Amino acid sequence: MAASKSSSGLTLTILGCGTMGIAISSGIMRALEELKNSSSPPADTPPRLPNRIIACVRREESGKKIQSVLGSYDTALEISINENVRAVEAADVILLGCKPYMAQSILSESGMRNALRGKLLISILAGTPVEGVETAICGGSYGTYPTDLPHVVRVMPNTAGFVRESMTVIAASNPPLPEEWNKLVEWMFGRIGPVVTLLPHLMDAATSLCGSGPAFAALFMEGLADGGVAMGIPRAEAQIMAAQVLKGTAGLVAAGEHPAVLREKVSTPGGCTIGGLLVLEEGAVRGTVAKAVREATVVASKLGVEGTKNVNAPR
Ligand SMILES: NC(=O)C1=CN([C@@H]2O[C@H](COP(=O)(O)OP(=O)(O)OC[C@H]3O[C@@H](n4cnc5c(N)ncnc54)[C@H](OP(=O)(O)O)[C@@H]3O)[C@@H](O)[C@H]2O)C=CC1
Ligand SMILES: O=C(O)[C@@H]1CCC=N1
Repeated sequence: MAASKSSSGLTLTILGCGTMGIAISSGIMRALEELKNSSSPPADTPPRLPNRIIACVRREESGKKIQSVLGSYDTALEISINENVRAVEAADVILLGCKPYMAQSILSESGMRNALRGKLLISILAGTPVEGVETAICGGSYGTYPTDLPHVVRVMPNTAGFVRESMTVIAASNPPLPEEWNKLVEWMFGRIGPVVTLLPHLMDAATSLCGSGPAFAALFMEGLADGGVAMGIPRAEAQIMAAQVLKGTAGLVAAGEHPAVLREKVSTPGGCTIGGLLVLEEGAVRGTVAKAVREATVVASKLGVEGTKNVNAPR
């Protein structure tokens, strides 16, 4: 792997390029291709964009997977196997995309603190506030954290970034990020779906609602499809139908329809929808989903870099 810096565009190093790193990279790479083919770039396009991605992993097979998914894009792609410090040295911007419990050992690798100095570090770690990342870089001595270390920003995207349908929450930075970095973060995540900014204390709730949300929605989708299969619809068609029903409903709500109004519009008096809804209410689906979001928020808050065990143990 080359350790030199690119002269014009930015080098984005992904420290831990698994499910999320691949999803985010693919969205960005596709957006860069669109930009290249467009005559007038949108006004919010930052002056410097990534033109090289370095994907860091531990295992050769993970590198091969990245190459197979991302290798066909125009953006320069390098796979870095167990060479994290060199990959960060070559970077302008770093996306911390490992599991939260891995971050401590990666960020405290010899030479890492120096390699990160002055750069932008975007953390997508669940359960880990900015201060936790800073402490991991400084080996625990947060009190002496020098101002020339990286600018750390916390972001929570989701796996639908792969199809550019993520919902991303950016934690408001205090003090604010330098404008150049702020624009870049909004641009990067804006390429993979809508972005909102929230106060840092809401990031565990954002992790549950947005980060875990696709898994919750997938469970509901399976239920829809199973019901159809139970009544004779072939599995493949039932799955396509369930996915499109959720997508269409999401489109209506995103366009401004209130979910309760939508529900009432579909429920013909004396019709079949109200019959089905009564069964769902009997099963306390709405309260159960809300409680699942609440539970995942509490669990997310325990997933910090120090790697707390048994976070899902009964309380
Ligand atoms: N999964 C999701 O839907 C979401 C996850 N998140 C957050 O995103 C982060 C990533 O999650 P996810 O993508 O699912 O995780 P993955 O397990 O898919 O990816 C983790 C990556 O880290 C790599 N890695 C592990 N150890 C090292 C190391 N020492 N040096 C370099 N690379 C290393 C792994 O490589 P290898 O395979 O070679 O071990 C792997 O590619 C987590 O912090 C999670 O909290 C946030 C929102 C949604
Ligand atoms: O389940 C998890 O811990 C991660 C964080 C959000 C989605 N997946």
